[in-house]
Amino acid sequence: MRKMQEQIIDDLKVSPSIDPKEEVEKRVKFIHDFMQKTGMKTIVLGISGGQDSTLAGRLCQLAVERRRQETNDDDYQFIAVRLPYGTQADESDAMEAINDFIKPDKTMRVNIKPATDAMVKSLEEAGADISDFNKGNIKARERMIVQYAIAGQYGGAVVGTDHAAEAVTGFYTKFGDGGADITPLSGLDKRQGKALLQYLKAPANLYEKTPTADLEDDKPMRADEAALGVCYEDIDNYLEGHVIAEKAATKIEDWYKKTRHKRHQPITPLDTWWK
Ligand SMILES: NC(=O)c1ccc[n+]([C@@H]2O[C@H](COP(=O)([O-])OP(=O)(O)OC[C@H]3O[C@@H](n4cnc5c(N)ncnc54)[C@H](O)[C@@H]3O)[C@@H](O)[C@H]2O)c1
Ligand SMILES: Nc1ncnc2c1ncn2[C@@H]1O[C@H](COP(=O)(O)O)[C@@H](O)[C@H]1O
Ligand SMILES: O=P(O)(O)OP(=O)(O)O
Ligand SMILES: [Mg+2]
Repeated sequence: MRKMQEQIIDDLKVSPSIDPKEEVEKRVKFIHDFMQKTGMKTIVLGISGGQDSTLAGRLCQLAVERRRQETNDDDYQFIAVRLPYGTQADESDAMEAINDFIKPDKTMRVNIKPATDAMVKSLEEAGADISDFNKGNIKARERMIVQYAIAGQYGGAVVGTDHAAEAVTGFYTKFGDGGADITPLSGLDKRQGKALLQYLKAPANLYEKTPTADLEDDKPMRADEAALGVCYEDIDNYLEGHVIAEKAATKIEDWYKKTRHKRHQPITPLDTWWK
């Protein structure tokens, strides 16, 4: 195995193989234990209609139900949040995930378009040109603001859907979808997440669909793999310790180095890792 590959696997704590049943239990227990320890009774997560939030959402709902049952306290709740930017192309997937699989205690919907557009307008009036790509990151941060507003109101926690196949490339918006209190999918790669959804009997179309951040107006539903220049099959194989093509391995390692800052707390004068 490549030396850097070994370091990355160790850093992101990826297992070369998993037992989906055990992983589901471990991660439901993690969310359950977090609520028990902190006393928090509300868990909040944006549901996009993609694989990761479908899985994390179901794990959250199962954990909340377990905690509610053992305490007889009906204040425990999972709030699924729909956060479209105007009209969302795969809205029906999001609603299928919510209604047919996650079955959350509560669903809220906040259209992030007015806030995003108002922010872009104010920035442009201040003389800052905002590219479509940069606007995409503003959308992700607006989603973070909404989830924290809901969590703040209920004294709850915000869930992030980051996992090893995103963490390795830093494929998330810093303090946007990267901003969260707990990340129950950490350490899993993309195909392992899919295996958990299969075990949980999720609708197949929700874990077979093409992963997308869907952040850009100019490139709606753009596949993550197109933006990254490397496919999840290669990323997963790399994270599970397999030999992959040199070009793909170099690409992954370049992303890893470039996005190192995202996997740390803000850099302080006492830090040296970034030098
Ligand atoms: N449709 C899409 O697929 C789409 C659209 C938009 C964004 N994205 C993805 O979302 C992610 C977010 O984009 P991003 O990474 O450009 O934006 P980001 O905001 O997440 O990170 C960039 C910010 O990080 C900080 N930063 C950069 N280098 C640093 C360093 N060396 N040390 C400390 N801080 C540093 C700076 O504040 C910079 O503005 C990317 O992976 C991107 O590809 C995807
Ligand atoms: N349209 C959306 N509605 C609700 N939540 C969303 C939406 N888009 C993204 N999210 C949340 O952000 C994460 C990250 O999404 P990526 O596709 O990985 O960029 C997603 O899991 C949702 O929690
Ligand atoms: O984070 P999600 O739920 O949008 O999943 P994906 O990354 O597969 O789009
Ligand atoms: Mg998505």
